[in-house]
Amino acid sequence: MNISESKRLFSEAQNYIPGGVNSPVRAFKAVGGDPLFIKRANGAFLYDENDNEYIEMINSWGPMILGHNHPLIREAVIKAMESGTSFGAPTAKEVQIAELITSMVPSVEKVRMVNSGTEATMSAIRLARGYTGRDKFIKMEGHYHGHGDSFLISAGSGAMTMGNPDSPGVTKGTARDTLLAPYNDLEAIRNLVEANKGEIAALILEPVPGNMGLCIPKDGYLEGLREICTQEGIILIFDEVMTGFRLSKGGAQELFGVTPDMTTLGKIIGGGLPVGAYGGKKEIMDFVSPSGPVYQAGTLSGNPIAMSAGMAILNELNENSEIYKELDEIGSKVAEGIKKINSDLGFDYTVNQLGSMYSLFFSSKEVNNFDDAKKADVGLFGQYFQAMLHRGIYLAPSQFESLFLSKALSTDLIDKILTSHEESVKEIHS
Ligand SMILES: Cc1ncc(COP(=O)(O)O)c(C=O)c1O
Ligand SMILES: NCC(=O)CCC(=O)O
Repeated sequence: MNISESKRLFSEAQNYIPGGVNSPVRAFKAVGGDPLFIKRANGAFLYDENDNEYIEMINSWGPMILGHNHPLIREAVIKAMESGTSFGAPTAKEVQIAELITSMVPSVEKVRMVNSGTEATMSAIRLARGYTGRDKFIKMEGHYHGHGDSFLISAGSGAMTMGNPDSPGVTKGTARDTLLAPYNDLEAIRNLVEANKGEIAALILEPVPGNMGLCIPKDGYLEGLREICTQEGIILIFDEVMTGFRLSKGGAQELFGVTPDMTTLGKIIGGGLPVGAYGGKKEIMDFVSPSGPVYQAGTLSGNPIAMSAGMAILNELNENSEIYKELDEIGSKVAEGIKKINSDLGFDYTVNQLGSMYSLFFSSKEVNNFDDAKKADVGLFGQYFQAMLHRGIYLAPSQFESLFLSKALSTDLIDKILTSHEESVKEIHS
């Protein structure tokens, strides 16, 4: 495979951009080799600067659920561009998208648009603190909520991949108010709540975490969290930046039938443009400025181009109810195929899958939380990643990520993924 252009660009990039990338997860630090520089993408495929073609398994870390360069989104963006790119004043599109989001996501009665998932979670925690008058909040070990200071403690995703789950630069004072708990363990939450009675503003979690590799909530876990939070006056926040509009049109909360007080959204909501949002109960959301005292703002928030892309993708997901059935089938075919190949070859690696998200852990133990995930063999993952890449399959370059499949994956492409998987597993064990 000739990747000379990517190599040249990466070498040049390192002179001007820290580590040569604008987000750490894009570097291939944990898997070796140089990151690919992407020139274009279409449907199920990415093309690098040397015109090599790859089947997409990350899809821009989630947003491209319909596949790349989808005509509905492309046309909406082009049309919006003709009327100007930003006004810094209210628009009809913001009203339309807010109405649509509140109709799709069960917990969201009012919503504020921001520019990223990070902004959404930072704003949600500030609001929960302002609303309750309490300072502390509970975060799960290995969950990732963007790069806000108070979340970079036992953080998953790139923070973990790069070996910095507790980032320098976060003050001790900030870290003190972030209480940590293991995922999937209700007893740990009860103990934490008891030890900090009346002091906890919020409990935030990825209801189906993808940032330590994909884990699935145990039966009754989300319901249990809901009960504890209601009893203790703690605001339950589902961070659905990954799972929102992906696991169902109403996200994990709709799939599991558990309604949080607040929800944070990102990724799919912008159809590939930079958008995030936070929303929830009216009385909580009305505590945000200018209707309430908690300040949060944004020059480009609700940007008309981004809102048009968001409307295009959300309308399609809302109106075409077959999409989630198709995505579930795609996810199951890939995950079941991988499990069967592994078992035929005599390997009992763990595969966690839900809908169009999955992770293959190089561990024979069940993976239900951060400690389980850390037992996976990251060296073997790195070899597998490279073997797949050389066969034209583009995976997330870390064991501690979920993969995101798109509707553009045809049966032929799934067969190609599975054949490549079989060859790759054989190769790394030869
Ligand atoms: C669950 C979750 N929350 C928040 C974020 C932060 O979003 P962004 O990268 O858009 O800031 C991410 C991903 O990055 C995420 O997966
Ligand atoms: N799990 C990691 C992400 O989803 C975010 C990608 C990024 O930080 O660039």
